Amino acid sequence: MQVVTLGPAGTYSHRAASSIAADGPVVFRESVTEIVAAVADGEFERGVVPVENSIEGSVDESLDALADREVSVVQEIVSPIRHALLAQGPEFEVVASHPQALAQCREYLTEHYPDVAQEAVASTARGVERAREDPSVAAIGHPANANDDGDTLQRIAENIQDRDSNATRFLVVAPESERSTAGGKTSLVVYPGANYPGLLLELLEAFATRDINLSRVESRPSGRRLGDYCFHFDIEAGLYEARTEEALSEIEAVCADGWVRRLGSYDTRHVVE
Ligand SMILES: O=C(O)C(=O)C[C@]1(C(=O)O)C=C[C@@H](O)C=C1
Repeated sequence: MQVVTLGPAGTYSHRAASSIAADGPVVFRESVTEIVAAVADGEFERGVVPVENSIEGSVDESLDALADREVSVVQEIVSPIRHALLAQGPEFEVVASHPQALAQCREYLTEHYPDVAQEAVASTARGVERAREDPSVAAIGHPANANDDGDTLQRIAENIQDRDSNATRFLVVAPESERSTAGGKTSLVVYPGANYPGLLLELLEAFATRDINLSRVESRPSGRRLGDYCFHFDIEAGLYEARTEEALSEIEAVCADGWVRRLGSYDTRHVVE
């Protein structure tokens, strides 16, 4: 099975994608929007995108791509994230990494490198490429991006994330036709198309009255106008359960002028580094 994810090789997404790729190749794109689009357009059977980090929160670009394109979610992958500082030597002027990785190491960088500039790049592995090319640049990424023998890149420091519990949740996206109703969790996107006092409460009550626990709720701008939102819900129940479909029927009635997207039900896979 061909899996597409955020590249180049060596990203955390690459590691997560390898865990589901079996013997198939992992192919790279430069943004999560392109990954979701490639799966929606039938170019790939699976895509792996980061969606949430325990320190920095949502990956907004992934949430927006899931709301915009017709795909399903067939699995989630949870992985610990332990960052290393990689450079050709201990002196450098810039630290380059993905904005999520820079943010996950904010306290470390402020304490140890207050005068070093930070440069946001498309992925941690892109930052590693920069550090390989330029001795004045350091990168933040997975420690395995530096080899042990004879590599110009050195591990200047390891475990530099601001919390030991740092973990990122990735979603495995598939064509919409592969949406499953089986699994212990379900992801939904709801666009109410309305705005009145108690609207969000009505949506939440549909779950609460059926004893369905929410594991995440996020609002994202719909893009239509200021103050107009989509809501992303993750619930601890499968679409195969009667209570889930009952809750969704109630929500669909509340959202008569909007829409409700069932991204699908799935189970969790834990990947150890
Ligand atoms: O740049 C990478 O290595 C990625 O896979 C992206 C990403 C993210 O977007 O959250 C994935 C895991 C880490 O949280 C840091 C960066």
